[in-house]
Amino acid sequence: MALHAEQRQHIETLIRLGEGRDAEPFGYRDVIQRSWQRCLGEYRLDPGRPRPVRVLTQQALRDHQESVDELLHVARAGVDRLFGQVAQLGYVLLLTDRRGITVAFRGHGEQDRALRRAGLYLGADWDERYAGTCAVGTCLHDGQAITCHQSEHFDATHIALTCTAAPITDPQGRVMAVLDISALQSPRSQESQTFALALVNLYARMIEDAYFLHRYRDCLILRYDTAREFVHLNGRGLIAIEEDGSVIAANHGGRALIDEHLRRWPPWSADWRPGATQLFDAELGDLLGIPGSGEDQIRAFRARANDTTCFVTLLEPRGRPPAARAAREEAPTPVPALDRLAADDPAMHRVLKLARRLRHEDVSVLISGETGTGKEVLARALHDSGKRADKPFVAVNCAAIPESLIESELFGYLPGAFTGGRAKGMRGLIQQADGGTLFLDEIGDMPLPLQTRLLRVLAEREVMPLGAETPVRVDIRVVTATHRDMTELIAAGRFREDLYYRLNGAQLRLPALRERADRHHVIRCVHAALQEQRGQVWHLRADAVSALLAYSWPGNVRQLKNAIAFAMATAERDEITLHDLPEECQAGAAPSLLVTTPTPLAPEPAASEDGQALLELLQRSAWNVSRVARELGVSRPTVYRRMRRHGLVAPNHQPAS
Ligand SMILES: Nc1ncnc2c1ncn2[C@@H]1O[C@H](COP(=O)(O)OP(=O)(O)OP(=O)(O)O)[C@@H](O)[C@H]1O
Repeated sequence: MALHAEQRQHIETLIRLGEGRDAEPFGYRDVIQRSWQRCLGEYRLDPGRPRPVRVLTQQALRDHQESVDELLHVARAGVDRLFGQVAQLGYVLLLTDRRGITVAFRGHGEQDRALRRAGLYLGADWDERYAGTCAVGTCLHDGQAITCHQSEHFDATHIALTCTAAPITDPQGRVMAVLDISALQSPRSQESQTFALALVNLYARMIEDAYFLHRYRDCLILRYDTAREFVHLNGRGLIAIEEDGSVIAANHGGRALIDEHLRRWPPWSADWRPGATQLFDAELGDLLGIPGSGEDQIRAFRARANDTTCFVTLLEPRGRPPAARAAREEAPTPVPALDRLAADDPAMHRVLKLARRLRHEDVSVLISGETGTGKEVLARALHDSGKRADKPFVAVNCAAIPESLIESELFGYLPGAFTGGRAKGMRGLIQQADGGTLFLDEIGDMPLPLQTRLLRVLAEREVMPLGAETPVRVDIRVVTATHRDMTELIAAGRFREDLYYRLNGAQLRLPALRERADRHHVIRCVHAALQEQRGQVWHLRADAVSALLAYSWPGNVRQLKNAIAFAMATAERDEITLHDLPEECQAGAAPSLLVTTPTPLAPEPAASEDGQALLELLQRSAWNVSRVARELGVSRPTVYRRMRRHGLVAPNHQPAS
């Protein structure tokens, strides 16, 4: 075989390497140099004697194909689709088995002879031991995707080729095949193949997952992703499980999750493996109860390994009476008042699950959470969904009532019980809640003497109004809320421990808005509630939603509500854009080039009472219109126009009466 200059130079480089005259040939990647060293030292390949790729006989090829029959069947669609994407660019496609034998091939008929000469053909053996450094062989050796570009090939016969290969692993993580695309000609630089590498990797993963789904079609499979939108399409992780939640097998993503879990929680015994309930920090019933039809068939859980929210769907085996269905039948009946408070947040899911169980019970509930997280909203939903729903819900903010009045407000008083009281006396709030729910907000602020009296009410179910001599029986359910650390208050002697335990029959801990995975749902609810309240529709444009999702909300749902109310008050049209939001919420917004649709001009809405938020901003800035304009990101004339629309006049500009 006549060699051209480039081939001779290539051979010379390898001979120098083999003889130790050039330990590190310049410009070659480590992964390639390691393979060259194997070819020279371990396989004893002679660079001076280039040879074409070995092609198997028809019979031997058939034997290899039969051994991967199942994979070939599953991979066909992926192979055809990838070839469809790269054929126009001059690539051919090879699928090899774990020995490096080409068991499937897609090429171009008109190049048949050239391809055959280059070894790009059905039955070709691309094992590194025989063919030297090449994409398939080196990928098989390293178990990693790789591009072998032109002179990176060991054998001088192949130095015109560019080949990119990715491993396809079986559910145990062993390489079972290699997917490769190769071209006879290509640009000089190896970087020209970066996109090929990404594409081959993507299709290798897809084939691997298709094989996994086929192989475990008779098992329950959990499919998950960190993006809700991708779970059904191309969920990153697949985990086949037994009906008791133990893991049978996992794909690439699933194995990474298991490994991460084991790293974070090293087991006592070497062969212990986490089950699905440990991986997703969930109860088996919740996993098996993921809805199979209706809704969107997805539920959110928090992966214990990395504390991220995963969206999980359950694939049930065909033709077998599934355990999942039985679990689903036991699934709790919907409770709209509670269900609407959350969508896809695992912490909220847990809170609402407990609330659902407790809603008809008389057990005292303590709701904790940062200010504005919706503690009162939850208390009311608990009441509205329970057996006391048609009885009163009386809310008392212990921090808002002056200490001197709280006793009489709560316990009531008889006529003439104290000076300054009403002549007819007053039924206290505890009595007003009779039959229903008494909600004590900011319970940590209740004065100590009153804590003792409240304890007595709870113990004896009786209330003694001021000035009365006989107690009055009351039937109340007590729900309390606090944003404080109650154990600290107890330690400081500011809260009675015995009362705390009586109030804390069960605790519901609300997560902060910034921690919630279902912020989008909360934004939608708050927006809908405000529209309903105002009887007007405002469209929330995508750039505004994106900013609302990105902001950290130190004031939680209350701050979110204020921000949307502010935007409704200041928006120039019936559409809320990024620039209508309070300035602090605009900072984390996605670049505005995401929003390219021009918005049609709409007529200015009529003046309404929604100037409240603008008024507050003006007051906060001491009626400095320039500062307000800066904060809102609009011009001064715009602020004046909005002020006129809402009838707002600065105090020093009031018309003389
Ligand atoms: N799911 C929701 N949908 C609509 N609005 C909500 C929701 N949750 C809370 N809000 C609104 O957010 C505000 C704060 O809620 P809430 O008063 O229940 O919070 P909180 O935790 O009790 O606050 P604090 O600790 O200050 O007492 C209220 O205006 C409430 O209407």
